[in-house]
Amino acid sequence: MAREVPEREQQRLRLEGVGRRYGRRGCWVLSGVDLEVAPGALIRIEGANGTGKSTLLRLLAGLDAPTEGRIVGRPRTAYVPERFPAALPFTAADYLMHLGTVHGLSRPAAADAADEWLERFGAAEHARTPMSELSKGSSQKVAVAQALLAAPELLVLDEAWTGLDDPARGELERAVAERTAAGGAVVFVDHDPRRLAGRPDATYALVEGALSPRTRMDRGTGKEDAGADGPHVIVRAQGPAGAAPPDEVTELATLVEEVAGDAHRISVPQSRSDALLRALLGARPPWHVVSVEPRPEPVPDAASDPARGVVPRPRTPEPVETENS
Ligand SMILES: Nc1ncnc2c1ncn2[C@@H]1O[C@H](COP(=O)(O)OP(=O)(O)OP(=O)(O)O)[C@@H](O)[C@H]1O
Repeated sequence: MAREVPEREQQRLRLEGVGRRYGRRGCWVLSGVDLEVAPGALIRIEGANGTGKSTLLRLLAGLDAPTEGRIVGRPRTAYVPERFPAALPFTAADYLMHLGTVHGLSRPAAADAADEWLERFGAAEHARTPMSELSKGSSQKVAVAQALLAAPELLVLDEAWTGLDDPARGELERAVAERTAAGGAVVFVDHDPRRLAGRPDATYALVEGALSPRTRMDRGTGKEDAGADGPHVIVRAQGPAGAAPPDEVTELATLVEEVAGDAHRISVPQSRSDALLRALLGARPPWHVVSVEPRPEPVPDAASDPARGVVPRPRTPEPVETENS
């Protein structure tokens, strides 16, 4: 059964100014990424295709090194890759037992853990099947079992639910909840926005290599993420005739309104405004940013505070002019 992982013994993982590019002249896939993974945290990473999610997860898992910046702390880590190398010369049970010993379990403990996780994922009947003969779904069950069997302090899941049947998907969600309850951290990427909806302690979005906290409405639960009711800014922007704002912009925004002609009024939490401006200015062709100004706070209702004869108007700060305004 899963070992308890007391918080004080665990190493906290921290990425400081991390950048990664492939090849000396390659484009930067990630740049200036700062992230701290606290014990017990459940963290979701989002981003469009090719934005560097798997690259970031490989760095978190310790399987890749940053081109610049540094990674501090290394909890005991297990990883489910996006593509699991299935054609390995072992039976499922032997492979899991081998991995269990690599993760520090004794052989009997590794054998018990292998049996337990194959059972939990509904794959006990395949324990003696050579890995190369497993179906894609059963092979994925082995992929998640190998990551869970030694109760890692940090579990990194790259689309780990893909290919699992419904009961196994539910079991993996339970396993994630058990890990975080026991003080382990879990970082995951999943294409389904409903995956573990409402449960992450933090959600981050990768946009053009930068990682920023995501605080929009959760699409799965309709609940607001932590910072969505924090300070917002209003961005007025104008695009090419008839064009809708780029997808990244609508993803980052909490409200997008077409106001006149090709102009749009976009409300975005302050924490995401840099990413949104980058998305507008980096669009092809780029959007013209007309103004950026703080969203006025709602006016308190005088009726709800009868002691106040006069309702104070919120102070509206001066608009911030941008470079291309
Ligand atoms: N080993 C590699 N060598 C060269 N380029 C790579 C390598 N791995 C990833 N890339 C490139 O880095 C970019 C980001 O890839 P990555 O797989 O991290 O993105 P992703 O967000 O996980 O994509 P997806 O959602 O499609 O899985 C892509 O342009 C990809 O081609």
